[in-house]
Amino acid sequence: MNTSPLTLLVMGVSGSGKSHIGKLLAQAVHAEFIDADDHHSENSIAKMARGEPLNDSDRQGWLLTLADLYRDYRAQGKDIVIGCSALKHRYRDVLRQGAPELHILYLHGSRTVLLERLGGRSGHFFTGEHMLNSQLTDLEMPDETEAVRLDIRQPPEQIVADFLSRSGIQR
Ligand SMILES: Nc1ncnc2c1ncn2[C@@H]1O[C@H](COP(=O)(O)OP(=O)(O)O)[C@@H](O)[C@H]1O
Ligand SMILES: O=C(O)[C@H](O)[C@@H](O)[C@H](O)[C@H](O)COP(=O)(O)O
Repeated sequence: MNTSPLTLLVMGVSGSGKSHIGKLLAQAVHAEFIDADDHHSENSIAKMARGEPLNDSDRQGWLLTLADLYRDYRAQGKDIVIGCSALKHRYRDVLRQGAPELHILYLHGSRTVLLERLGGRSGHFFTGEHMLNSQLTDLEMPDETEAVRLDIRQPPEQIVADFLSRSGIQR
Protein backbone atom coordinates (compact mmCIF):
# COMPACT_ATOMS: atom_id res chain seq x y z
CA MET A 1 0.00 0.00 0.00
CA ASN A 2 1.24 3.49 -0.88
CA THR A 3 1.86 5.41 2.31
CA SER A 4 3.22 8.66 0.86
CA PRO A 5 1.07 11.65 1.84
CA LEU A 6 -1.97 12.27 -0.34
CA THR A 7 -2.16 15.58 -2.17
CA LEU A 8 -5.62 16.17 -3.64
CA LEU A 9 -7.15 19.10 -5.53
CA VAL A 10 -10.87 19.68 -6.06
CA MET A 11 -11.17 22.24 -8.86
CA GLY A 12 -13.84 24.00 -10.88
CA VAL A 13 -15.53 27.35 -11.22
CA SER A 14 -17.47 29.07 -8.47
CA GLY A 15 -20.53 27.08 -7.42
CA SER A 16 -19.23 23.76 -8.76
CA GLY A 17 -19.06 22.29 -5.26
CA LYS A 18 -15.37 22.53 -4.37
CA SER A 19 -16.01 23.36 -0.71
CA HIS A 20 -18.84 20.90 -0.20
CA ILE A 21 -17.27 17.97 -2.06
CA GLY A 22 -13.77 18.84 -0.85
CA LYS A 23 -14.87 18.53 2.79
CA LEU A 24 -16.61 15.21 2.16
CA LEU A 25 -13.59 13.90 0.29
CA ALA A 26 -11.26 14.96 3.08
CA GLN A 27 -13.46 13.17 5.63
CA ALA A 28 -13.49 10.05 3.49
CA VAL A 29 -9.69 9.83 3.36
CA HIS A 30 -9.06 11.32 6.85
CA ALA A 31 -7.23 14.29 5.37
CA GLU A 32 -7.33 17.96 6.22
CA PHE A 33 -9.46 20.19 3.98
CA ILE A 34 -8.22 23.64 3.03
CA ASP A 35 -10.44 26.09 1.19
CA ALA A 36 -8.34 28.22 -1.15
CA ASP A 37 -10.84 31.05 -0.60
CA ASP A 38 -9.42 31.44 2.90
CA HIS A 39 -6.03 32.35 1.43
CA HIS A 40 -6.95 35.22 -0.89
CA SER A 41 -5.27 38.55 -0.18
CA GLU A 42 -7.37 41.38 1.23
CA ASN A 43 -6.98 43.15 -2.11
CA SER A 44 -8.39 40.17 -3.99
CA ILE A 45 -11.33 39.84 -1.60
CA ALA A 46 -12.09 43.55 -1.94
CA LYS A 47 -11.81 43.29 -5.70
CA MET A 48 -14.29 40.39 -5.88
CA ALA A 49 -16.61 42.18 -3.47
CA ARG A 50 -16.67 45.07 -5.97
CA GLY A 51 -17.72 42.54 -8.60
CA GLU A 52 -14.37 42.52 -10.41
CA PRO A 53 -12.99 39.15 -11.44
CA LEU A 54 -9.41 38.26 -10.51
CA ASN A 55 -6.70 38.20 -13.14
CA ASP A 56 -3.47 36.21 -13.53
CA SER A 57 -1.46 38.61 -11.45
CA ASP A 58 -4.02 38.64 -8.58
CA ARG A 59 -3.89 34.86 -8.53
CA GLN A 60 -0.12 34.42 -8.72
CA GLY A 61 0.84 34.89 -5.06
CA TRP A 62 -2.27 32.99 -3.97
CA LEU A 63 -1.30 29.93 -6.04
CA LEU A 64 2.25 30.05 -4.71
CA THR A 65 0.86 30.09 -1.15
CA LEU A 66 -1.25 27.03 -1.95
CA ALA A 67 1.76 25.24 -3.49
CA ASP A 68 3.65 25.96 -0.26
CA LEU A 69 0.80 24.43 1.73
CA TYR A 70 1.04 21.23 -0.29
CA ARG A 71 4.81 21.22 0.24
CA ASP A 72 4.46 21.74 4.01
CA TYR A 73 1.88 18.99 4.40
CA ARG A 74 4.00 16.56 2.40
CA ALA A 75 7.03 17.41 4.48
CA GLN A 76 5.03 16.64 7.62
CA GLY A 77 3.66 13.39 6.16
CA LYS A 78 0.08 14.72 6.30
CA ASP A 79 -2.70 14.21 3.74
CA ILE A 80 -4.37 17.31 2.33
CA VAL A 81 -7.33 18.21 0.11
CA ILE A 82 -7.41 21.75 -1.31
CA GLY A 83 -10.53 23.20 -2.91
CA CYS A 84 -9.33 25.75 -5.47
CA SER A 85 -10.69 26.97 -8.79
CA ALA A 86 -7.29 26.30 -10.49
CA LEU A 87 -8.85 27.40 -13.76
CA LYS A 88 -5.83 27.45 -16.07
CA HIS A 89 -3.18 24.89 -17.00
CA ARG A 90 -0.42 27.13 -15.76
CA TYR A 91 -2.16 27.64 -12.41
CA ARG A 92 -2.23 23.88 -11.92
CA ASP A 93 1.45 23.76 -12.90
CA VAL A 94 2.14 26.16 -10.02
CA LEU A 95 0.23 23.91 -7.61
CA ARG A 96 2.18 20.87 -8.82
CA GLN A 97 5.40 22.65 -7.84
CA GLY A 98 4.37 21.81 -4.27
CA ALA A 99 2.61 18.55 -5.09
CA PRO A 100 4.24 16.61 -7.93
CA GLU A 101 1.80 13.71 -7.49
CA LEU A 102 -1.36 15.80 -7.38
CA HIS A 103 -4.65 13.89 -7.80
CA ILE A 104 -7.24 16.19 -9.34
CA LEU A 105 -11.04 16.04 -9.19
CA TYR A 106 -12.53 18.41 -11.75
CA LEU A 107 -16.16 19.28 -11.02
CA HIS A 108 -17.89 19.91 -14.31
CA GLY A 109 -21.28 21.56 -14.70
CA SER A 110 -23.34 23.58 -17.13
CA ARG A 111 -23.73 27.32 -16.65
CA THR A 112 -27.42 26.77 -15.85
CA VAL A 113 -26.73 24.37 -12.98
CA LEU A 114 -23.87 26.54 -11.70
CA LEU A 115 -26.11 29.60 -11.55
CA GLU A 116 -28.76 27.63 -9.68
CA ARG A 117 -26.17 26.50 -7.14
CA LEU A 118 -24.78 30.02 -6.68
CA GLY A 119 -28.32 31.34 -6.24
CA GLY A 120 -28.88 28.88 -3.39
CA ARG A 121 -25.88 30.07 -1.40
CA SER A 122 -25.81 33.02 0.98
CA GLY A 123 -23.21 34.88 3.01
CA HIS A 124 -20.48 34.50 0.42
CA PHE A 125 -18.43 37.36 -0.99
CA PHE A 126 -18.65 36.08 -4.56
CA THR A 127 -22.06 36.34 -6.15
CA GLY A 128 -22.19 38.04 -9.54
CA GLU A 129 -23.27 36.27 -12.66
CA HIS A 130 -20.63 38.07 -14.70
CA MET A 131 -17.97 36.77 -12.32
CA LEU A 132 -19.11 33.25 -13.14
CA ASN A 133 -19.03 34.12 -16.84
CA SER A 134 -15.47 35.37 -16.44
CA GLN A 135 -14.43 32.14 -14.69
CA LEU A 136 -16.06 30.05 -17.43
CA THR A 137 -14.09 32.08 -19.97
CA ASP A 138 -10.84 31.56 -18.06
CA LEU A 139 -11.47 27.85 -17.50
CA GLU A 140 -9.02 25.56 -19.28
CA MET A 141 -10.50 22.15 -18.61
CA PRO A 142 -8.09 19.39 -17.66
CA ASP A 143 -8.18 16.31 -19.89
CA GLU A 144 -8.57 12.75 -18.60
CA THR A 145 -4.83 12.29 -18.20
CA GLU A 146 -4.70 15.21 -15.78
CA ALA A 147 -7.90 14.87 -13.78
CA VAL A 148 -10.97 12.80 -13.01
CA ARG A 149 -13.88 14.78 -14.41
CA LEU A 150 -17.25 14.29 -12.74
CA ASP A 151 -20.67 15.81 -13.31
CA ILE A 152 -21.91 18.08 -10.53
CA ARG A 153 -25.50 16.84 -10.97
CA GLN A 154 -24.49 13.61 -9.24
CA PRO A 155 -25.05 13.39 -5.47
CA PRO A 156 -21.99 14.53 -3.48
CA GLU A 157 -21.36 11.09 -1.91
CA GLN A 158 -21.42 9.51 -5.36
CA ILE A 159 -18.90 12.04 -6.67
CA VAL A 160 -16.53 11.25 -3.80
CA ALA A 161 -16.90 7.48 -4.26
CA ASP A 162 -16.40 7.69 -8.04
CA PHE A 163 -13.35 9.88 -7.67
CA LEU A 164 -11.71 7.56 -5.15
CA SER A 165 -12.37 4.50 -7.25
CA ARG A 166 -11.28 6.12 -10.53
CA SER A 167 -8.09 7.51 -9.06
CA GLY A 168 -7.25 4.25 -7.28
CA ILE A 169 -6.94 5.94 -3.89
CA GLN A 170 -7.33 3.64 -0.88
CA ARG A 171 -7.24 5.04 2.63
N1 LIG B 1 -23.23 17.52 -6.08
C1 LIG B 1 -24.04 18.43 -5.53
N2 LIG B 1 -25.37 18.29 -5.57
C2 LIG B 1 -26.19 19.23 -5.03
N3 LIG B 1 -25.78 20.38 -4.43
C3 LIG B 1 -24.44 20.58 -4.36
C4 LIG B 1 -23.51 19.63 -4.89
N4 LIG B 1 -22.27 20.12 -4.69
C5 LIG B 1 -22.41 21.30 -4.05
N5 LIG B 1 -23.71 21.58 -3.84
C6 LIG B 1 -24.26 22.82 -3.26
O1 LIG B 1 -24.01 23.84 -4.24
C7 LIG B 1 -23.63 25.06 -3.62
C8 LIG B 1 -22.25 25.49 -4.11
O2 LIG B 1 -21.29 24.59 -3.59
P1 LIG B 1 -19.90 25.10 -3.01
O3 LIG B 1 -19.24 23.92 -2.39
O4 LIG B 1 -20.07 26.32 -2.19
O5 LIG B 1 -19.15 25.47 -4.39
P2 LIG B 1 -17.75 26.20 -4.64
O6 LIG B 1 -16.93 26.02 -3.39
O7 LIG B 1 -17.15 25.49 -5.82
O8 LIG B 1 -18.07 27.61 -4.98
C9 LIG B 1 -23.70 24.80 -2.12
O9 LIG B 1 -24.95 25.23 -1.64
C10 LIG B 1 -23.55 23.29 -2.00
O10 LIG B 1 -24.14 22.77 -0.85
O1 LIG C 1 -9.71 31.95 -9.31
C1 LIG C 1 -10.58 32.65 -8.87
O2 LIG C 1 -11.00 33.67 -9.41
C2 LIG C 1 -11.13 32.25 -7.55
O3 LIG C 1 -10.97 30.99 -7.16
C3 LIG C 1 -12.14 32.97 -6.88
O4 LIG C 1 -12.58 34.05 -7.50
C4 LIG C 1 -13.23 32.15 -6.25
O5 LIG C 1 -14.03 31.58 -7.24
C5 LIG C 1 -13.98 32.99 -5.30
O6 LIG C 1 -13.15 33.12 -4.20
C6 LIG C 1 -15.29 32.42 -4.95
O7 LIG C 1 -15.14 31.22 -4.26
P1 LIG C 1 -15.80 29.86 -4.78
O8 LIG C 1 -15.10 29.51 -6.08
O9 LIG C 1 -15.53 28.90 -3.69
O10 LIG C 1 -17.23 30.15 -5.02
